[in-house]
Amino acid sequence: MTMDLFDQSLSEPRAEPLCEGAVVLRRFASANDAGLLKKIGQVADQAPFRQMKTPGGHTMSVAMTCCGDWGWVTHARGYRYQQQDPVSGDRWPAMPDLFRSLAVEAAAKAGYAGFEPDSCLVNRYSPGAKMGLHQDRDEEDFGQPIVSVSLGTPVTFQFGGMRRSDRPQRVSLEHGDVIVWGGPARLRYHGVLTLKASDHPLTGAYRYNLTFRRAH
Ligand SMILES: O=C(O)CCC(=O)C(=O)O
Ligand SMILES: [Fe+2]
Repeated sequence: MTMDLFDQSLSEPRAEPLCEGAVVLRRFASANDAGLLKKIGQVADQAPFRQMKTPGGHTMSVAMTCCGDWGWVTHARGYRYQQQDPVSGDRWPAMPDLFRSLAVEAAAKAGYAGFEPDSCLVNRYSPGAKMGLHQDRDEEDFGQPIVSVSLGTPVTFQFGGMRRSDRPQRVSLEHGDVIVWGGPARLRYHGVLTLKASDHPLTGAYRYNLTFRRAH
């Protein structure tokens, strides 16, 4: 009996504010985890994961692919959204309904009703991969929030301030956790510390992240 209650408190969604405009929705994506991972596999069948090169010539440690109308890519002079996968020349795979509804519901839960993502970046981290502090600022309208879903092995997320030098908060993210940031928090610096080796029953050593944005 006690154990049941305890289990429920761990698996039920719970909102934890980070700052004005930003919230962690614990386990928000858990109920659909297997379906989401299956869709990630289908997206990657059409548009395989690749490690892109930054404008500075570094190969990113995170492998990426995209779905939706617009995909986020790096190129010689910077970053941009484009409708074609540069590897195949084809349009990105359509955004699965399951992805879209999760993003829309998470945004609404965080106070951003009416969010309509047109882009989903799929990040795949293997042990040793990380993402340095950065702002998401390649989108047209900073009035639209960002919805970021974690699946698989746990990681430490850094949620910083408006300046790169602002000391970031450290947030442990686990399978099913969703962060939403927008409004006054839309341009906050954020990143992910180096993924440690661990094993998840559904993803093995990998951590996946889905980042939903309105690009145009
Ligand atoms: O993997 C994450 O949790 C963050 C990803 C991110 O910030 C991005 O893709 O812009
Ligand atoms: Fe980001």
